[in-house]
Amino acid sequence: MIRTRQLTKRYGSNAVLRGVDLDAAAGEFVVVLGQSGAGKSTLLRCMNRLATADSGELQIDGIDAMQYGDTRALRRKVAMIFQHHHVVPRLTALKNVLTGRLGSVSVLGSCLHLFRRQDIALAHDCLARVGLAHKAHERTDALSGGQMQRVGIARALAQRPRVILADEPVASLDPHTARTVLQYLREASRALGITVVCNLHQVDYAREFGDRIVGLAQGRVVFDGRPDALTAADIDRIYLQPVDSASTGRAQPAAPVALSTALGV
Ligand SMILES: Nc1ncnc2c1ncn2[C@@H]1O[C@H](COP(=O)(O)OP(=O)(O)OP(=O)(O)O)[C@@H](O)[C@H]1O
Repeated sequence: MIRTRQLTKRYGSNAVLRGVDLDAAAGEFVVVLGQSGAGKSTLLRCMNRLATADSGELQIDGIDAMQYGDTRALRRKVAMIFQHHHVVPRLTALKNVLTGRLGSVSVLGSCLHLFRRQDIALAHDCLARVGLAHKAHERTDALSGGQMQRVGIARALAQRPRVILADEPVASLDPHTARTVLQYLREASRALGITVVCNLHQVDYAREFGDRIVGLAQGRVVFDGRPDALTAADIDRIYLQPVDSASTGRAQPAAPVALSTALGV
């Protein structure tokens, strides 16, 4: 469903992705772990062509995304979820979810916010999948942070994507709420066969929710395997590589204590 081979991306002299190989199957929930600056967001941005990789292979649901000129069609297959729930506060949860259908309605229809009956039914279904059927007609600014993020997931699902790219979707949520959000996302991905690539900082969430974990350090894959195969040494390899000042322009000293020890993992 997603296949990258030797994907590279530079920003000036900063080599951000240095030959990334990643595979994600239909319905698989792949967590990308890595320290700040490892290139996680850049990888997702290359996958939906918000950024253009410099070289390598990038296949998304059978499309050669490196060669693909029509990003609109690609983005219909690929939905994004961001750290800060990009919902429109004054709209109801239902209307926010319906904006996920804007790509499939006519320009006039989208201007007038005219949606087909089947789109409205789909939006209700997506809200039900994230446990928010009862909030459909509430304004999103009356919802909690976790509920807003679930509206964001429902909106992504309403796009009927083949792939969801989630960039630190629970970074601003408390642990209980974060787990609830990840649970809904994983259940939807399994039920609907959607490939999810999810950037996370938290090793324990990665272990709990990932079908697979990909560890990224300085733009290279340093771990790729099942959560139960992730060892303390792997965690140190992911988090303790000193950031190469020649490639990033900023030096970062190695932490004095092994991160796996500090985290107790
Ligand atoms: N548009 C851009 N222009 C120039 N440099 C960029 C751009 N986007 C990212 N970078 C650089 O690429 C590197 C990787 O950034 P990226 O956001 O992909 O890391 P990350 O692993 O997602 O980090 P974080 O966990 O902090 O979000 C950083 O050095 C960053 O400064």
